[in-house]
Amino acid sequence: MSVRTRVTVPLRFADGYETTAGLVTFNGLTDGKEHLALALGTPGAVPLVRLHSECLTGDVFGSQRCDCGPQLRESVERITGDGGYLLYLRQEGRGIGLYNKLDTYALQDAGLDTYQANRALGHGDDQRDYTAAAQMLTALGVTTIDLLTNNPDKVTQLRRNHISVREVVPTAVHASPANLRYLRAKVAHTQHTIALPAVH
Ligand SMILES: Nc1nc2c(ncn2[C@@H]2O[C@H](COP(=O)(O)OP(=O)(O)OP(=O)(O)O)[C@@H](O)[C@H]2O)c(=O)[nH]1
Ligand SMILES: [Zn+2]
Repeated sequence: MSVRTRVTVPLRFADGYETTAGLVTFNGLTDGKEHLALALGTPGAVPLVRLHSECLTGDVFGSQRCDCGPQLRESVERITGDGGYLLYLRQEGRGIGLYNKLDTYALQDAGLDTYQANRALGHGDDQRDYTAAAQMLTALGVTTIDLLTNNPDKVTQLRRNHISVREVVPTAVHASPANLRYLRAKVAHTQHTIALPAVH
């Protein structure tokens, strides 16, 4: 695999924050999906990296059912400061796609948690594979990273794919009444390291 194109794009977010991103596309990624890298700031020897899984509802429309939108906004600013890459991975719905995710939302409204709802519809808890993300880093010439995440599976999978993770950096906690149940399920079922307020 290799870098296909790199173009520079000025970004402005809804709250007025501005930065500049190098948008990088790739040839030959293993899953054939159009994953995108954003090069931000001035990467040093060990860049700060975020693997952000696509969430149309949270990233674009500001859905408060999850923490994806605030995590994306936070990541862009932190990576711009440190220098590194945000990999925008086309793995909507933890790999099951948008329509299936919305089907699971309907089941969650009926009382199931996010993982129970996936299973009730015949999906795995989390179907994401980060092989393509490792390929993107390799194509960018990156072998050692600091990883911005609360998800231990991302660390495990990258290491398995020969990316050295020096430090795991947690994101901020973006809890709200609308997403608290979802965040609690992530901590309970997939060992996400999110310091949530205690249950009373
Ligand atoms: N199937 C399903 N996917 C969801 C749901 N809510 C969010 N997602 C997807 O989950 C992905 C984000 O994953 P998260 O579990 O929030 O976070 P993470 O990427 O594992 O971990 P962090 O790196 O710590 O953010 C995106 O692809 C979302 O579309 C849901 O209820 N069901
Ligand atoms: Zn989301």
